[in-house]
Order: sequence, then structure tokens, then C-alpha cells
Amino acid sequence: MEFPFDVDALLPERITVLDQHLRPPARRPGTTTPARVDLQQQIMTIVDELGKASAKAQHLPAPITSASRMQSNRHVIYVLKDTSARPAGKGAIIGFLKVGYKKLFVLDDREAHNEVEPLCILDFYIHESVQRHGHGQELFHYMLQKERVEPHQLAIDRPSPKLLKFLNKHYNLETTVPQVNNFVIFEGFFAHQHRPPAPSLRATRHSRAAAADPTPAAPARKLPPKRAEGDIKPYSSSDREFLKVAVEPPWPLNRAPRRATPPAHPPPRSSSLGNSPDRGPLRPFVPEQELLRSLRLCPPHPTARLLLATDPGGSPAQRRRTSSLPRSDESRY
Ligand SMILES: CC(=O)SCCNC(=O)CCNC(=O)[C@H](O)C(C)(C)COP(=O)(O)OP(=O)(O)OC[C@H]1O[C@@H](n2cnc3c(N)ncnc32)[C@H](O)[C@@H]1OP(=O)(O)O
Repeated sequence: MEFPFDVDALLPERITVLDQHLRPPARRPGTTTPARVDLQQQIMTIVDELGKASAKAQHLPAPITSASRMQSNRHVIYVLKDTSARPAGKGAIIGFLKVGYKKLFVLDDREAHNEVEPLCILDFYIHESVQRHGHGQELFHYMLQKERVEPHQLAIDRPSPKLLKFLNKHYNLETTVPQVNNFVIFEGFFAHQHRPPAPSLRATRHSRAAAADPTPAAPARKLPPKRAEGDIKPYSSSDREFLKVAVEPPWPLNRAPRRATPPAHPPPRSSSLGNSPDRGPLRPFVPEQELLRSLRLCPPHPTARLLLATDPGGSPAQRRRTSSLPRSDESRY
């Protein structure tokens, strides 16, 4: 991906690590230094454009990576530059990998809930023209070293089929532990104690270039105490959840139309994957709070008033029925 400014001078190293501050890395000695604010604007442009390209590649309705989302989350983005483009001019960007720690409730192989905070793969993109050239692996490998995690310790936010193949090929990750949320974890996830965030995610003060960053040892982070089964909601917030809200028409238009016939290409489902890697069009969705708010704001229809007046017991009973729905079903509508 090319930009109208000098990417090569902006990102001196082949891989640049950016945190929520999106600070431009130190420039090579001898290069002219434009105003800091201009450099940051350039960094933001790169992140925005990479996010858009990734969304397009994944057929998402909106980018899940952008400068503004980076600034409001403690995520880290690894940006890979094309060093071969250097002599030609302004350089180019090959792709990026976005990771972040998230608190998740995950099921183990005995279907017990566990509260964990693994490093999650949130977004990953290599430019179409250079996919299957080993760049994805280069970036992924660099990230694993930097964050000091093993591949089986990761949770993946709705992996695409390409990413599943990638993980299988390069890291032998194949058998998943079924989940009821959007994250995919692999066999071996529970085999080792999770290690803490590496400094690239903990010390998020500075964007750092690849070469000049020896990674010091990190202290262990305690996992939260295991909760009683009843306290745990069997879902966890995916970074992609906001996409469902973004495409949401107002109630009651948000009800999914009933299909007379099954879809020609049903989303891939396998017993080992649960429903996580479904990357088809996102279903219309109203978060519970959103729905309650709109119901509160909405004056009752005259017929509803009449029904309420004549059937005082109906409403609470209905409420009870609704709230006893399993969470996963509730969130579909
Ligand atoms: C949580 C998430 O981020 S999910 C979203 C993941 N991103 C995408 O799906 C966007 C589109 N895809 C891409 O950007 C890239 O293909 C990536 C990031 C998945 C992988 O990067 P690449 O540079 O292509 O990977 P790399 O060259 O290191 O490894 C190649 C392997 O990845 C897998 N792979 C990559 N592209 C494809 C493809 N089109 N079809 C099938 N498998 C593929 C294969 O296992 C491939 O090995 P093979 O060529 O021997 O079959």
C-alpha cells in the first residue's frame, strides 16, 4: 500500500509497533523532521487505510481497526513495511497485525467456565498483492516473540478461513476448544499458565521500532479468582461486536426476516469450532441495554395500554419468560 508521504522515512524499521498513542517512531539521523503533529497525522492515515483494507478483505461492513479506535483501546498494532520499495521512492506498507489483552470467559474441554485474560488476535491483514509470500508469518512470529506468548495461548477474535489455514500451517493449531462466544481457542490453551502482557502492551507510552527494543522480563499477573458458575455469563465482548450495532436499523425493523429456504451457503459450522468463526454477514442485533432504552423511550401503543389495563399479570410473566432465555439466543435478536 502506498501513501502520498514518505512511509520509508516515517517508519524507519521493517516492523513498527504502535500503541494507543500512535506516536511516530524516532527518525533516522540525517532525515529532515517535519512537525510532530504532521507525522502523527501520517501514522493515523496509515492505520485508517490499513483498517479499511482489512475490513474490505474480510467483507466486514466497517473497519474494526482505525486510528480513533486505537486511541480509545489498549491495543497494539504491528505494521510491516516493504523494505524492497525503499529505493523506488516513498516506500510502502505490506500489512499489519493488531493484538490486545481481553478478559474472556472461556469453556475448557470439560465445558467449565474459566475467566482468563489472554492475548487476542484482533485484526490481521496482508496486502492482496503479496499474500502467501510469508509476510503474515514474519509479522506473526515477530509479535509472538515481542509479546512472549506461544501460539496455543492466543485467543482469536472470529478468525477468517484464511487465518485458520495460516494458524494450522505455521503453528499446527487445528483442534479448537468449543466456545459460545466469538473467540476461538485451540487445544493446549489451558495447558500452561498464561503469562502477563509483555511490555509492548503494558508500557504503552511509546511507539517503538523493532530493532531498538530489548524486551525485559515481565512480572507474573495473577488471574482473577475463579467465579461460581452462576456468576459467569458465557460470552465475552468481541472487538467486532460494535459492527452489529453499526448496521442496526431501529426496532422493530431489526427483527431478522424469516427465511423460507435455507441459505445457499450456510456459514461454516463444525462441532470443534462452535459458532465462532462465522464471518458471514453479521446478523441484526440489539444489545439488551439498547433495547431496554428504546422501549423506555417509546410511548406504549394504545392497544398495548388496553392490554396492560385488562391483563395486569401478563406483563411480568412475559418478562420472566424473556429473561430466562439463554444469553446466546437473546443476543441474536
Ligand atoms: C482475527 C482476524 O484478524 S481474522 C482476519 C484475518 N485476515 C484476513 O482474512 C484478511 C485476508 N488475508 C490476509 O490478509 C492474509 O492471507 C493472512 C493475514 C491471513 C495471512 O498472511 P499471508 O502473508 O498470506 O500468510 P503467509 O504467506 O505467511 O502464509 C501463507 C499461508 O496462510 C494461509 N493462507 C493465506 N492466504 C490464503 C488463501 N487465500 N487461501 C487459503 N489459505 C491461505 C495458507 O495456510 C498459506 O499457506 P499455503 O500458501 O501453503 O497454502
